[in-house]
Amino acid sequence: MTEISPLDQARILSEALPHMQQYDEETIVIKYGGHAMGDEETAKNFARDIVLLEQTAINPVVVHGGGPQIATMLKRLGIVSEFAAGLRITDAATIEIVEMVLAGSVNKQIVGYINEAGGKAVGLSGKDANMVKASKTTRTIIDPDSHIEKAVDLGFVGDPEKVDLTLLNQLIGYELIPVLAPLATSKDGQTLNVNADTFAGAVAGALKAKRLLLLTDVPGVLDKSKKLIPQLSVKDARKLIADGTISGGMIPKVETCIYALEQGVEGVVIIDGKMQHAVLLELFTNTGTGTLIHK
Ligand SMILES: Nc1ncnc2c1ncn2[C@@H]1O[C@H](COP(=O)(O)OP(=O)(O)O)[C@@H](O)[C@H]1O
Ligand SMILES: CC(=O)N[C@@H](CCC(=O)OP(=O)(O)O)C(=O)O
Repeated sequence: MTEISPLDQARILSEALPHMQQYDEETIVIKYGGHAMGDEETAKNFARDIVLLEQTAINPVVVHGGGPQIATMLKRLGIVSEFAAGLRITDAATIEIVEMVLAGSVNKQIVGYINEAGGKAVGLSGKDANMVKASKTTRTIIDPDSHIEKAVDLGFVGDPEKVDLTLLNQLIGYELIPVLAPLATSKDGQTLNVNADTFAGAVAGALKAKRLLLLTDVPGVLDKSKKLIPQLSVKDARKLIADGTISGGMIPKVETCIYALEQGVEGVVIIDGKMQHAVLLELFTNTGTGTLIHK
């Protein structure tokens, strides 16, 4: 690493001041994707960045994924898992593992890293205090053989319907950092697996967050020739989904951005979470690194 002189360090801090003022006392929702978690050093740097936000009077709320971590555990147990429209088809055996991995190992690891960095993280899922109520998801896909639209049963997968902020409001603004696993409860008490991007969008929308950052493993939304699109309007985003340029896990991500904008979140960005200090770069410098989605 190149050495930075003390004066340059002071300049860098000073240049961050207007950004810190812009976000003073504001809530920022950070979705930390399973692919973005990367190695231990990157994960620990992410945790330090979150604590730094809290220290500068910003209220961070972390929503995490864990798709690859769920896949590893399912494989170890010999359970086959399939996706439709970017969502995991979740049967009774799968939901047990999804909850174990998301609310257990992944959530507690992030909480541990944030607390190790001096923060006060509180690990929860959308089931706690009935924070997120969801209804079973229905999706139609184009059958690859017949090319005809067909409905798919995704099993125990939910779309958030209602976010109750009672518990989050007890934490936000009290130096406590909520770390949320994307699980919800249905009306009849069933645990539902929610895509983490969708969950983050619902929480950011309910909180009227200033920013929603979606951290993933690619630089942002890429065009057909795999070049980064720095800014994307809602209209163009919809076109790219329709023509297949945006596919798989990027679909719920972009749909989340559109939903969050409609709900009044001021700025939504998709950034590469594997980049060291991605969160600080995005919030405290003039360098926008990923894709900004706008109306
Ligand atoms: N147009 C696109 N631009 C960027 N990534 C895309 C695009 N279309 C599909 N993807 C895929 O979406 C993935 C990100 O979604 P996902 O795997 O669900 O990430 P995460 O675990 O961070 O939520 C990328 O790794 C990439 O393979
Ligand atoms: C319904 C559905 O697909 N749920 C996701 C939840 C985790 C997730 O979204 O994790 P990433 O953000 O790392 O992709 C899943 O089971 O993989």
